[in-house]
Formats: sequence, structure tokens, C-alpha cells
Amino acid sequence: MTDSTLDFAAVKAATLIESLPWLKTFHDQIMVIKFGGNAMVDPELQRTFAEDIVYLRYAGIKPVVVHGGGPQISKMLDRLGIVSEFRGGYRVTSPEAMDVVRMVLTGQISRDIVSHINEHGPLATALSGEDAGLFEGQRRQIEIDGVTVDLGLVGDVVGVNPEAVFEHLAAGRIPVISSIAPDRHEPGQVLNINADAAAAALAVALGAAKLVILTDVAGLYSDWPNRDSLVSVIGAESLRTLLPTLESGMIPKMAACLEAVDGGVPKAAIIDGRTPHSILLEVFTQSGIGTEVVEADTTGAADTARAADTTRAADTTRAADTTRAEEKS
Ligand SMILES: Nc1ncnc2c1ncn2[C@@H]1O[C@H](COP(=O)(O)OP(=O)(O)O)[C@@H](O)[C@H]1O
Ligand SMILES: CC(=O)N[C@@H](CCC(=O)OP(=O)(O)O)C(=O)O
Repeated sequence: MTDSTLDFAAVKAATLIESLPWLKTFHDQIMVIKFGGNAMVDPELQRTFAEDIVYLRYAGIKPVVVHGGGPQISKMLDRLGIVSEFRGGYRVTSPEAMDVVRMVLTGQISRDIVSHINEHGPLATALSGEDAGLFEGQRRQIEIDGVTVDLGLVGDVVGVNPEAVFEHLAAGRIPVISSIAPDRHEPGQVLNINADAAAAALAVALGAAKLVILTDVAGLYSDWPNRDSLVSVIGAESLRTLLPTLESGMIPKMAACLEAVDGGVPKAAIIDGRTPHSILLEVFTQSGIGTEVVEADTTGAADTARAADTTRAADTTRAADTTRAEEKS
């Protein structure tokens, strides 16, 4: 063998062995993966997403997919001439818009994800938050600049009955879940749940080891919209302080990460779903990609502890064009 072949083999071996601690950490653990509508616009990315999910499953992890579909819902609403707007990151949902939300999420997107995963074998099964009483919802109102905004048929998940998900996992299946919930206070009424929030509530109820949210941006930028300073790791307390200053799309996402970590999920990450195999890069490399939210704060002693614990880079921010691996070396 030539020197360059040997070097290449060494790099491959190093990449493979880097996954060993994570294979041990997550063995037999539940991981909730939220697939955002903006991360699924390209058919090739849907294919590599399915490969990653199947890879996790065969690596001995129990993946549970919660999907969004905001852009796809907006497109269908436009086609049907139904006006919709977002307030504070949530879609104001009229009864006729709700019909479209339900149809697109459960009838179209869920089916597509199941179909891509099942190209690898009969693994995935679709569930809506309505099925087997999985989610219980309650209408939510938000305040913007001190004024209460009525979001219509938008809800929070206020109860999760995870038995059906556990049963599917025990049977070796990969549940693919749509973020619709029956209204706890109005029988027959369903509510539109932001998929980040649904994923967080489910991750807590399932006792997941990690929540991973795929979106169309590298992670949380502390200098948005400049994109020079990507937050690598952030503790729950720092995020709580930052949350009120964030802008639209990031609000539900970071609120969901905080809810998950506050609820006992050890780690929640926001990653760029446009990077092929971003899930494998996040889960099986020491440096990961994107932004990770952890319980302990990222300054001072906590940094040292986490670095020693071989989890993440201690820096809270980094230049957008440097990798976390470089930071750690
Ligand atoms: N601080 C920030 N860092 C990164 N992205 C941000 C930030 N603030 C707002 N955003 C916006 O949030 C978007 C992600 O939210 P969203 O469009 O709802 O994604 P998804 O469909 O994946 O749920 C990004 O594309 C970006 O435009
Ligand atoms: C209340 C609310 O805003 N619900 C979302 C549900 C889908 C979703 O969350 O999709 P993404 O993950 O692609 O953003 C919506 O109607 O767009």
C-alpha cells in the first residue's frame, strides 16, 4: 500500500472509532429527531435523512421522528387561496386552515417520510398526535409587546400518553409522528401544534436521551442576522436569558430545546438539515455540528467539566466557518 492509501485508511478508521463512545452512550436509548419542513424541501435530503434514521436504528438506538411541514402547509394554503400569517413563530390557524394543516401533515408529509424509511425495510409506521390518545392539546395564546394575540386553533401539548410509541419501539419500529393534538377541552376539535414543541413534549414523556431538531440554518447565531457567531453549546440558564431577544423561527425551536432539557432530556441540538447526513455527524462525532443545549451552563467550571466529560467544545460561540473539531484540537 502507498503512503496516501495508508493515510486514508487511518482517517477512515479514526472516523469509525470516534463513534464508539456515542454508540455506548446511546445504546438502547430513545432519540427524538424533529425533521423541519425547511430541511425536507430537497428529495435527496429526504433520502439521506431516511438513511440516517435507519442507521441509528441498526446502531442500536431507538429513533422517534416528529415532523413539521410549515412551508408545505403554506404552499397548499396558497394553492387553495386561504390566507395565513405567522405571529411570534406560530401560524394563526383558522378552522379551514386547520383542515389543510391536518391533511398536509398526516396525509402527505408523514406518508413520504415513512415511504423513504421503508425503502430500507418494513421499519417505519406513521402516528398522528390524535392516534391512541398520544397528545392532549390546549389552546394557546401568546403575548407580543404586551398585547395578547389570538392564534386560533393553535395549541400546546399539555399531556402525552406515550404507550403506543413504546409499543412500536418494542416491536422494533420507527414511529413517525405528526404534530396534531385533540383539544382536551373541546371534544372533536383538533389543534395545530408547532412541531418543535410537539417533539420536545414527546422527548420528555419518552425519557429520551437526546432531542435533535433539523432546520435550514447551521444552528443558533448569537449575532443574527449576521451569521458570524454560531453558538456551539449553551446552558439552560443562558438560553432562558437569551430567549426573549430571539426572532421568529428560532423562538419555538429554542423554547423547545429548553423545555426538553428542563424536562430531563440531557441534550437538545439544533442542526442544519441541509447538510447531508447531519444526524450522523451530530450524534456520532465528538464535536458534533450545530448548537447543543445542555443543562449545565457553558461558562466557567461547567466548560471544563463538559470538556473532561468528552462531550462538547467548551466555547459558547465560534466563527461560522470553523468546525467544532478544529476548536477542540
Ligand atoms: N438567532 C438565529 N439564529 C439562526 N436562525 C435564526 C435566528 N433567528 C431567526 N432565525 C431564523 O429561524 C429559521 C428557522 O426556523 P423555521 O423557518 O421555522 O424552520 P423549520 O421549518 O425548520 O422549523 C432560520 O432559517 C432563520 O431564518
Ligand atoms: C402552530 C404552528 O405554527 N404549526 C406549524 C406546524 C408545522 C410545523 O411546525 O412545521 P415546521 O417544523 O416546518 O416549522 C405550522 O402550521 O406551520
